[in-house]
Amino acid sequence: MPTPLIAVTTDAKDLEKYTWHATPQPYLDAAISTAGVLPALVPSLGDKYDLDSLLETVNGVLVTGSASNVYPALYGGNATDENGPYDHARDATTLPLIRRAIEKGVPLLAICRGIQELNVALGGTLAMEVHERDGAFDHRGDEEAAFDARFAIRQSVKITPGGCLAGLFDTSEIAVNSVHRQAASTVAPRLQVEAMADDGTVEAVSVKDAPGFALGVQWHPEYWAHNDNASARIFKAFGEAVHRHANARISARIAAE
Ligand SMILES: N[C@@H](CCC(=O)NCCCC(=O)O)C(=O)O
Repeated sequence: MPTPLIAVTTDAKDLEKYTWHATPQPYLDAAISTAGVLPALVPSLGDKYDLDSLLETVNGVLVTGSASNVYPALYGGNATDENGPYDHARDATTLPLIRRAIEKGVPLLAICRGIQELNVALGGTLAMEVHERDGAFDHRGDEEAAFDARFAIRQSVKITPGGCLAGLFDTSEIAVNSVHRQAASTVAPRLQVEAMADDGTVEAVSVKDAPGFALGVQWHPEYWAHNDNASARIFKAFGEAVHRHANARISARIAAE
């Protein structure tokens, strides 16, 4: 069987007089080397292409992190200069893509901005500047630090017993990194909380009634997937779900012939 293809979301960025659709390399490395899948970057072009055709072609969707924030009007919030930057082209693509992937049972892994998009796509809301809440940890990465320090594993999260994450780990707590300013506020009704930080921040969710693997994490397993067991376990689980989906499709096609 050929290596299954997954869709990887992109940011729309203005650079050298063009709009580019790009994603950071650690997501691609983790997809290839740890999940064992072939990543294909999908442009943030909203309804300019047919998502259902895309989802017939790929066997998984990886929703990446980004420094930009989901546009607040999409969850009933107010945009401010301090809350940006925004990426309307990305929002117009990822939100419908997430909803359709869940409906069609295509495995979904949503990371950082991705878990926030998953929550908003299903009707949840986001809290801005979570580090400003009373008793909150500083979940932001150090902008001045080198990348390994910015993405250092430095925070513990408690895993909800009986959930999807609990099935991946034989421990109730794992250590993760943290590079975000926002987090889920009202959790969408279809989501179940899979992990929380000790300050009450929602750190992972899954889709309760999803026909396939559908997990969001607020941290960045892609960054250390090559040498941290907990990070690798998440990408391996996603990869296994993608392979199962691809095999099931092949079997269904053979049975229909
Ligand atoms: N912008 C949102 C989402 C956070 C996120 O995806 N961070 C990744 C950023 C990677 C980087 O800046 O190097 C938020 O801040 O909550």
